[in-house]
Amino acid sequence: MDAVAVDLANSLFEEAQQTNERRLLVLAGERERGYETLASVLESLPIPITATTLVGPDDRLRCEQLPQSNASELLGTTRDAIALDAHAGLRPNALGKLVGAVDGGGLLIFLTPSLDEWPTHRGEFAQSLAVPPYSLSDVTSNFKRRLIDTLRAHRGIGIVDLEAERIVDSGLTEPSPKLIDSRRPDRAQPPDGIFPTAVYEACLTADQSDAVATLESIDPRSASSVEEMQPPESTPESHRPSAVVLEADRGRGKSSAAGLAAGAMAAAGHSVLVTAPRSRNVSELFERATALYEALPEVTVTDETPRHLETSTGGRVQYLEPTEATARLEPWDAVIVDEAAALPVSRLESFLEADRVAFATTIHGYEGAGRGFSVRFRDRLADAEHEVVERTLLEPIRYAGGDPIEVWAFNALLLDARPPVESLVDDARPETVEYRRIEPSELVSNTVDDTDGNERLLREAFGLLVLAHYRTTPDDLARLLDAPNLEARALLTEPDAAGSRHVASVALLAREGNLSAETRRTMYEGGRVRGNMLPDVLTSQLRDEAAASPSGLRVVRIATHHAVRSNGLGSHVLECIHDEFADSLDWLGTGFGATPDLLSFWRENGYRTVHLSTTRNEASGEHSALMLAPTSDSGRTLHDRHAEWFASRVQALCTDSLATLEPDTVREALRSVDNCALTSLGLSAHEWRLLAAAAYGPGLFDVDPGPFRDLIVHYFVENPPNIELTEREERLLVEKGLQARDWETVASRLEYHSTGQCKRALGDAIRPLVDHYGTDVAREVRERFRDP
Ligand SMILES: CC(=O)SCCNC(=O)CCNC(=O)[C@H](O)C(C)(C)COP(=O)(O)OP(=O)(O)OC[C@H]1O[C@@H](n2cnc3c(N)ncnc32)[C@H](O)[C@@H]1OP(=O)(O)O
Ligand SMILES: Nc1ncnc2c1ncn2[C@@H]1O[C@H](COP(=O)(O)OP(=O)(O)OP(=O)(O)O)[C@@H](O)[C@H]1O
Repeated sequence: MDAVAVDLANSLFEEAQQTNERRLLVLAGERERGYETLASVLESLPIPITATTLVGPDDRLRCEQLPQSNASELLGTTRDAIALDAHAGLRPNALGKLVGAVDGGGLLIFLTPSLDEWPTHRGEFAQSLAVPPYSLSDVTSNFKRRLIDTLRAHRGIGIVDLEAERIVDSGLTEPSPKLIDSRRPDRAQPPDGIFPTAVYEACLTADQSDAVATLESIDPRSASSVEEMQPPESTPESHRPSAVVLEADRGRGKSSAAGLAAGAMAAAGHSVLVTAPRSRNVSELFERATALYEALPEVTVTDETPRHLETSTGGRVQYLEPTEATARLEPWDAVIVDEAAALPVSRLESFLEADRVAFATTIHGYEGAGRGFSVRFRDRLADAEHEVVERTLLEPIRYAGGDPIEVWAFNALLLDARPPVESLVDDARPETVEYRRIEPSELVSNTVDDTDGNERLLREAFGLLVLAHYRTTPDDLARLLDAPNLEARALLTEPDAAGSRHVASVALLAREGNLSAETRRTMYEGGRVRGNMLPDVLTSQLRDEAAASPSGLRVVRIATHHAVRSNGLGSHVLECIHDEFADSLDWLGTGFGATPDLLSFWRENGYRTVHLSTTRNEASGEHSALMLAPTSDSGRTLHDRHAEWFASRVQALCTDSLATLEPDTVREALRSVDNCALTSLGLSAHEWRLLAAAAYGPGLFDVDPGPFRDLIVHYFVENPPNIELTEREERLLVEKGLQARDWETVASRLEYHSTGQCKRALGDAIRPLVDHYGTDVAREVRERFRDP
């Protein structure tokens, strides 16, 4: 048998070489047999063992080995062959990461159980989907079944059945001979460019030279030349810091473009800081920078260690890992962040301290994360002072365009899933759409010809989620298809001319709670229980052992097509969800990175704040808000006690872990607390005297902020209609009153001329509150100081 598999591997490899594409060989059958065949295959192929990686649990071959959990190591690297051992389980994210790292002319080899049996094999990933109260037997295999269908259906994928000792599919595409390196581009060197011509000559595609040209804007010479040209009183525009965003699918040469630019800047004597999640991610970047000096005889490399080089012109390129890089941003002339989407938004944001910074990021690919990059970090970039220039690299370099393995991976992992085009949904309104459960087993029932359109619905729904949410990954696709606690609902348009409906809104739902006393105890005592995000936080952090008893439904994600937002569809889907589940569950809930707009969206839909997380979420960079909408008595009891606890602890949080939370988010979060949390204000006569004196007389906030805080929290939670404060006044109440920022900071942020004016403004803002809530004592003080 080995001989047959070896022959096939060699034919696939030859085809890969001829076309500069990749090929995939599946060795399906018993694991030991698979490894034996794999060893023979690798032995026979003219691929150096140093360019081969085995991704699997054991270090069994002589080549580099990584467990699936460390597949991120492969991001940004290029390998001639990668073998994946999927016998003990398959992590969809790992698959996404490793596929993109195989070079054109290279081979991927999968070791799998026999394809007919594979769906019944339950690995680590399947186990992670069995969240209480569900068990492993509730986890379905839709993702794997779909994956197998795609392996069978796509071009360029050879399948060997090791047990039946036969080739199921050769995967050979028999391509017509074509020019492999047709990529010598019409390179675009800008006429007034700063980088030497050699830099542009080193580019392999027009997209890449465009990207390099764009990177000139973070070269210090670019800034100084602009400054020199401007008269001294020139507009601040000319001094604006600059940021470049390079986006591409895997293997389009963005890291290499960054490397060429870094090399060019170092050749001119500048210092360039390079960072990426892992040092290995920047190997191509350094290779390109070093190679450049061969074409620049006037510059030599005087010192070179891994991830560091110095030039005879006094320039240097240095890698630092992200934490160290943000701590040492000062001395560098330019900063380059590679694999940016794999870093948390908060970390990316810190790089905006640098005046000249480039972010290179993958759009699709390993995690669908580049989309998320657009979702959150783009907003931050837009708010930053930097002049932002963006470039997208389309043309592949690592392998030829149309590579069948890229086509397969995009399909199998839905890396290219997109929402429907605008024109297909722009008539969708709450009155015209149909609320529909999206049934995973139906979605994968007809993946190849998709005559029933189910695959299209899956793509549209997933595409909407990817576009709308930070970090929607291939793992999420597998969860959507197989996790027993997850369900999806969508609003579909009326049928179009071809009779197809399209997804206008989608919601991903997780069943939570309803946990046994034993599981609840485990949670309460600090044990790890999967899933159940809301009950878990309420139990383990907020110390409520009964919290996981009622059963609920968390809206994990919701998204409306951008073409039809603000038409009531998001609210409509929530209403339909309520109608469908209210009678059978105790609560509906949600948790998300809190922003004022989102808090108000959920509040409008009947959800109420019960918690704000004390730390910022790694991915979104926001504090998470947890909200509940009770649907039964026990849900109401759960909600009410947590609302009350939140209202009573929020003051302490605001001077502590929420001290830097955006004031508008604090306002909206408090406004979204249910009035049931209001207890009597209970201020003493002395405290009312103090408050009224600060509002109407010579009293001072600084003397005793406590009663001010009580009053302010009460005001926001109750939100009485007859008090009309301006936004600026409310921000002042939050920033000074609750978050205890110093007067100078508050005055400057809210643009008061002086701290004195800011202090008087706080007194003024307190007045209507004293008038509304104050007791007789407060009124007496007011009368005493009121202007005649
Ligand atoms: C658990 C979670 O998933 S939280 C994350 C929610 N999802 C996202 O942020 C993805 C991107 N955003 C979206 O897809 C949509 O804006 C949604 C889902 C938030 C709202 O869907 P829509 O169909 O627009 O909702 P709907 O029309 O019923 O209500 C819109 C109201 O929500 C509020 N709103 C909240 N967030 C937004 C936003 N990002 N853009 C616009 N309106 C927003 C506004 O008050 C808006 O009212 P307005 O149009 O009068 O200003
Ligand atoms: N100008 C170039 N000269 C020589 N080789 C290049 C050049 N540009 C890209 N390559 C090669 O093409 C492959 C892909 O390039 P690179 O790693 O820069 O792409 P990428 O878009 O950053 O990929 P990934 O998304 O996987 O990080 C690498 O093997 C790289 O060495």
